[in-house]
Amino acid sequence: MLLEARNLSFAYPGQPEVLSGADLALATGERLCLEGANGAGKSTLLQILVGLLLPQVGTVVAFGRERRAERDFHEVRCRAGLVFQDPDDQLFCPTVAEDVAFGPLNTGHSRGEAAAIVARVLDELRLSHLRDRVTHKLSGGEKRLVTLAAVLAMEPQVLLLDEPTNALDEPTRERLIGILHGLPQAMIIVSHDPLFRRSVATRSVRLIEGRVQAVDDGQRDIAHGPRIARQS
Ligand SMILES: Nc1ncnc2c1ncn2[C@@H]1O[C@H](COP(=O)(O)OP(=O)(O)OP(=O)(O)O)[C@@H](O)[C@H]1O
Repeated sequence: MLLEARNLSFAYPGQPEVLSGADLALATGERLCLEGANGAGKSTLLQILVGLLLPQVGTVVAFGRERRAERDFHEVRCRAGLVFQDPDDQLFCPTVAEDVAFGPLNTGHSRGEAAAIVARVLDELRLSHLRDRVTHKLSGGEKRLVTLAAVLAMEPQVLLLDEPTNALDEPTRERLIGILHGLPQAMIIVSHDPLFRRSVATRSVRLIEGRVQAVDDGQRDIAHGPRIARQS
Protein backbone atom coordinates (compact mmCIF):
# COMPACT_ATOMS: atom_id res chain seq x y z
CA MET A 1 0.00 0.00 0.00
CA LEU A 2 1.16 3.54 -0.73
CA LEU A 3 -0.98 5.29 1.87
CA GLU A 4 -2.98 3.83 4.71
CA ALA A 5 -5.19 5.31 7.40
CA ARG A 6 -5.78 2.88 10.24
CA ASN A 7 -8.60 3.33 12.73
CA LEU A 8 -8.48 7.12 12.64
CA SER A 9 -10.54 9.15 15.06
CA PHE A 10 -10.42 12.91 14.93
CA ALA A 11 -12.30 15.85 16.44
CA TYR A 12 -11.59 19.56 16.02
CA PRO A 13 -11.15 21.26 19.41
CA GLY A 14 -14.44 21.50 21.26
CA GLN A 15 -16.33 19.76 18.42
CA PRO A 16 -17.89 16.31 18.10
CA GLU A 17 -15.86 13.61 16.33
CA VAL A 18 -15.58 13.97 12.55
CA LEU A 19 -13.79 10.64 12.06
CA SER A 20 -14.57 7.63 14.27
CA GLY A 21 -12.45 4.63 13.38
CA ALA A 22 -11.86 5.42 9.70
CA ASP A 23 -9.77 3.02 7.60
CA LEU A 24 -8.56 3.74 4.09
CA ALA A 25 -5.83 2.28 1.89
CA LEU A 26 -4.50 3.38 -1.49
CA ALA A 27 -2.65 0.89 -3.69
CA THR A 28 -0.41 1.51 -6.69
CA GLY A 29 -2.36 2.33 -9.84
CA GLU A 30 -5.62 3.13 -8.08
CA ARG A 31 -7.79 6.17 -8.64
CA LEU A 32 -9.80 5.94 -5.44
CA CYS A 33 -12.84 8.22 -5.29
CA LEU A 34 -14.02 9.37 -1.86
CA GLU A 35 -17.56 10.62 -1.57
CA GLY A 36 -19.68 11.72 1.38
CA ALA A 37 -22.05 14.43 2.55
CA ASN A 38 -20.95 18.02 3.15
CA GLY A 39 -19.11 18.09 6.44
CA ALA A 40 -18.59 14.30 6.50
CA GLY A 41 -14.84 14.79 7.01
CA LYS A 42 -13.36 14.12 3.56
CA SER A 43 -11.01 17.12 3.51
CA THR A 44 -10.10 16.40 7.12
CA LEU A 45 -9.11 12.85 6.18
CA LEU A 46 -6.89 14.06 3.29
CA GLN A 47 -5.19 16.54 5.61
CA ILE A 48 -4.52 13.82 8.19
CA LEU A 49 -2.96 11.60 5.49
CA VAL A 50 -0.31 14.26 4.82
CA GLY A 51 0.12 15.30 8.45
CA LEU A 52 -1.52 18.72 8.29
CA LEU A 53 -3.80 17.50 11.08
CA LEU A 54 -2.94 14.86 13.67
CA PRO A 55 -5.58 12.30 14.69
CA GLN A 56 -6.37 11.72 18.37
CA VAL A 57 -6.52 7.97 17.68
CA GLY A 58 -5.14 5.79 14.91
CA THR A 59 -2.14 5.83 12.62
CA VAL A 60 -1.05 6.86 9.16
CA VAL A 61 1.25 4.51 7.28
CA ALA A 62 2.77 6.13 4.20
CA PHE A 63 5.21 4.60 1.74
CA GLY A 64 5.82 1.64 4.04
CA ARG A 65 6.43 3.53 7.29
CA GLU A 66 4.28 4.60 10.18
CA ARG A 67 4.28 8.40 10.38
CA ARG A 68 3.83 10.29 13.61
CA ALA A 69 6.05 13.33 13.92
CA GLU A 70 6.16 16.42 11.73
CA ARG A 71 9.53 15.40 10.30
CA ASP A 72 8.00 12.08 9.11
CA PHE A 73 5.28 13.98 7.31
CA HIS A 74 7.65 16.39 5.59
CA GLU A 75 8.77 13.51 3.37
CA VAL A 76 5.16 12.35 2.94
CA ARG A 77 4.16 15.80 1.66
CA CYS A 78 6.94 15.65 -0.95
CA ARG A 79 5.77 12.26 -2.16
CA ALA A 80 1.99 12.78 -1.85
CA GLY A 81 0.83 16.05 -3.40
CA LEU A 82 -2.39 17.51 -2.01
CA VAL A 83 -4.42 19.78 -4.29
CA PHE A 84 -6.52 21.83 -1.88
CA GLN A 85 -10.23 22.41 -2.27
CA ASP A 86 -9.64 26.18 -2.54
CA PRO A 87 -6.84 27.17 -4.97
CA ASP A 88 -6.36 30.45 -3.09
CA ASP A 89 -5.01 28.37 -0.16
CA GLN A 90 -2.26 27.05 -2.42
CA LEU A 91 -1.27 29.76 -4.90
CA PHE A 92 0.64 32.65 -3.41
CA CYS A 93 3.33 33.74 -5.90
CA PRO A 94 2.96 36.73 -8.24
CA THR A 95 2.94 34.71 -11.48
CA VAL A 96 1.93 31.24 -12.62
CA ALA A 97 5.51 30.32 -13.54
CA GLU A 98 6.71 31.28 -10.05
CA ASP A 99 3.93 29.32 -8.38
CA VAL A 100 4.74 26.19 -10.39
CA ALA A 101 8.49 26.63 -9.81
CA PHE A 102 8.08 27.12 -6.06
CA GLY A 103 7.99 23.41 -5.14
CA PRO A 104 10.96 22.32 -7.28
CA LEU A 105 13.07 25.26 -6.02
CA ASN A 106 12.11 24.41 -2.46
CA THR A 107 13.24 20.80 -2.87
CA GLY A 108 16.68 21.75 -4.10
CA HIS A 109 16.37 22.02 -7.89
CA SER A 110 18.43 24.72 -9.57
CA ARG A 111 16.72 27.68 -11.28
CA GLY A 112 17.42 26.09 -14.66
CA GLU A 113 16.00 22.72 -13.63
CA ALA A 114 12.93 24.38 -12.11
CA ALA A 115 12.35 26.38 -15.31
CA ALA A 116 12.52 23.16 -17.35
CA ILE A 117 10.02 21.45 -15.02
CA VAL A 118 7.67 24.45 -15.25
CA ALA A 119 7.81 24.37 -19.07
CA ARG A 120 7.20 20.61 -19.18
CA VAL A 121 4.30 20.54 -16.69
CA LEU A 122 2.54 23.56 -18.22
CA ASP A 123 2.94 22.00 -21.65
CA GLU A 124 1.54 18.64 -20.48
CA LEU A 125 -1.53 20.34 -19.01
CA ARG A 126 -1.78 22.66 -22.04
CA LEU A 127 -1.40 25.70 -19.79
CA SER A 128 1.71 27.25 -21.36
CA HIS A 129 -0.31 30.33 -22.41
CA LEU A 130 -0.83 31.13 -18.71
CA ARG A 131 2.89 31.01 -17.88
CA ASP A 132 3.43 34.74 -17.22
CA ARG A 133 -0.06 35.60 -16.02
CA VAL A 134 -0.64 37.15 -12.59
CA THR A 135 -1.93 34.22 -10.54
CA HIS A 136 -4.56 36.03 -8.50
CA LYS A 137 -6.16 37.40 -11.67
CA LEU A 138 -6.79 33.97 -13.19
CA SER A 139 -10.32 32.61 -13.42
CA GLY A 140 -11.45 30.01 -10.87
CA GLY A 141 -11.04 27.14 -13.34
CA GLU A 142 -7.63 28.36 -14.51
CA LYS A 143 -6.46 28.61 -10.89
CA ARG A 144 -7.60 25.05 -10.25
CA LEU A 145 -5.55 23.67 -13.17
CA VAL A 146 -2.52 25.78 -12.18
CA THR A 147 -2.77 24.32 -8.68
CA LEU A 148 -2.63 20.84 -10.18
CA ALA A 149 0.39 21.93 -12.25
CA ALA A 150 2.13 23.25 -9.12
CA VAL A 151 1.61 19.92 -7.37
CA LEU A 152 2.69 17.84 -10.40
CA ALA A 153 5.87 19.93 -10.59
CA MET A 154 6.87 18.28 -7.30
CA GLU A 155 6.79 14.94 -9.17
CA PRO A 156 4.79 13.22 -6.42
CA GLN A 157 4.10 9.48 -6.34
CA VAL A 158 0.56 10.03 -5.11
CA LEU A 159 -2.01 12.76 -5.77
CA LEU A 160 -4.72 13.79 -3.34
CA LEU A 161 -7.32 15.89 -5.12
CA ASP A 162 -9.99 17.70 -3.11
CA GLU A 163 -12.98 18.42 -5.34
CA PRO A 164 -10.93 18.98 -8.50
CA THR A 165 -13.94 19.75 -10.73
CA ASN A 166 -15.09 22.75 -8.67
CA ALA A 167 -15.32 25.81 -10.92
CA LEU A 168 -14.57 23.85 -14.09
CA ASP A 169 -16.76 24.24 -17.16
CA GLU A 170 -17.81 21.15 -19.11
CA PRO A 171 -14.92 21.10 -21.66
CA THR A 172 -12.34 21.73 -18.92
CA ARG A 173 -13.89 19.01 -16.77
CA GLU A 174 -13.59 16.62 -19.73
CA ARG A 175 -9.99 17.74 -20.22
CA LEU A 176 -9.25 17.07 -16.54
CA ILE A 177 -10.68 13.55 -16.90
CA GLY A 178 -8.28 12.97 -19.81
CA ILE A 179 -5.36 14.39 -17.83
CA LEU A 180 -6.09 12.17 -14.81
CA HIS A 181 -6.35 9.07 -17.01
CA GLY A 182 -2.94 9.91 -18.48
CA LEU A 183 -1.15 10.38 -15.17
CA PRO A 184 0.80 7.46 -13.68
CA GLN A 185 0.19 8.46 -10.05
CA ALA A 186 -2.16 6.63 -7.72
CA MET A 187 -4.70 9.12 -6.43
CA ILE A 188 -7.44 9.77 -3.93
CA ILE A 189 -10.09 12.02 -5.41
CA VAL A 190 -12.75 13.70 -3.28
CA SER A 191 -15.70 14.60 -5.46
CA HIS A 192 -19.41 15.33 -5.19
CA ASP A 193 -19.80 14.86 -8.94
CA PRO A 194 -21.13 11.35 -9.69
CA LEU A 195 -20.44 11.46 -13.43
CA PHE A 196 -16.89 12.61 -12.84
CA ARG A 197 -16.34 9.90 -10.24
CA ARG A 198 -17.66 7.31 -12.64
CA SER A 199 -15.31 8.55 -15.35
CA VAL A 200 -12.14 8.38 -13.28
CA ALA A 201 -12.59 5.91 -10.40
CA THR A 202 -11.05 2.50 -10.32
CA ARG A 203 -12.68 2.10 -6.87
CA SER A 204 -15.08 4.18 -4.78
CA VAL A 205 -15.60 4.58 -1.07
CA ARG A 206 -17.95 6.72 1.00
CA LEU A 207 -17.31 8.50 4.30
CA ILE A 208 -20.35 8.15 6.49
CA GLU A 209 -20.66 8.64 10.26
CA GLY A 210 -16.91 8.94 10.57
CA ARG A 211 -16.08 5.67 8.83
CA VAL A 212 -15.13 4.68 5.32
CA GLN A 213 -17.41 2.23 3.55
CA ALA A 214 -16.99 0.51 0.21
CA VAL A 215 -19.36 1.71 -2.48
CA ASP A 216 -20.98 -0.93 -4.59
CA ASP A 217 -21.46 0.91 -7.86
CA GLY A 218 -24.05 -1.65 -8.86
CA GLN A 219 -26.35 -0.13 -6.21
CA ARG A 220 -26.10 3.31 -7.74
CA ASP A 221 -28.58 4.98 -10.00
CA ILE A 222 -28.16 2.80 -13.08
CA ALA A 223 -29.41 5.63 -15.30
CA HIS A 224 -25.84 6.97 -15.12
CA GLY A 225 -24.47 3.91 -16.84
CA PRO A 226 -22.71 0.69 -15.98
CA ARG A 227 -20.19 0.08 -13.30
CA ILE A 228 -16.64 1.16 -14.17
CA ALA A 229 -14.31 -1.83 -14.14
CA ARG A 230 -11.53 -1.81 -11.63
CA GLN A 231 -8.34 -1.06 -13.52
CA SER A 232 -5.60 -1.75 -11.06
N1 LIG B 1 -10.65 24.17 11.37
C1 LIG B 1 -11.83 23.68 11.76
N2 LIG B 1 -12.30 23.91 13.01
C2 LIG B 1 -13.47 23.40 13.44
N3 LIG B 1 -14.27 22.65 12.68
C3 LIG B 1 -13.87 22.39 11.43
C4 LIG B 1 -12.64 22.89 10.90
N4 LIG B 1 -12.50 22.45 9.63
C5 LIG B 1 -13.60 21.72 9.36
N5 LIG B 1 -14.43 21.68 10.44
C6 LIG B 1 -15.69 20.95 10.53
O1 LIG B 1 -15.40 19.55 10.46
C7 LIG B 1 -16.39 18.89 9.69
C8 LIG B 1 -15.73 18.15 8.53
O2 LIG B 1 -15.23 19.13 7.62
P1 LIG B 1 -14.55 18.68 6.24
O3 LIG B 1 -14.14 19.95 5.55
O4 LIG B 1 -13.52 17.66 6.49
O5 LIG B 1 -15.80 18.00 5.48
P2 LIG B 1 -15.96 17.59 3.96
O6 LIG B 1 -16.50 16.19 3.96
O7 LIG B 1 -14.69 17.82 3.22
O8 LIG B 1 -17.10 18.61 3.49
P3 LIG B 1 -17.44 19.29 2.07
O9 LIG B 1 -17.98 18.19 1.20
O10 LIG B 1 -18.52 20.28 2.45
O11 LIG B 1 -16.20 19.94 1.54
C9 LIG B 1 -17.39 19.96 9.27
O12 LIG B 1 -18.47 19.94 10.19
C10 LIG B 1 -16.62 21.25 9.39
O13 LIG B 1 -17.47 22.33 9.70
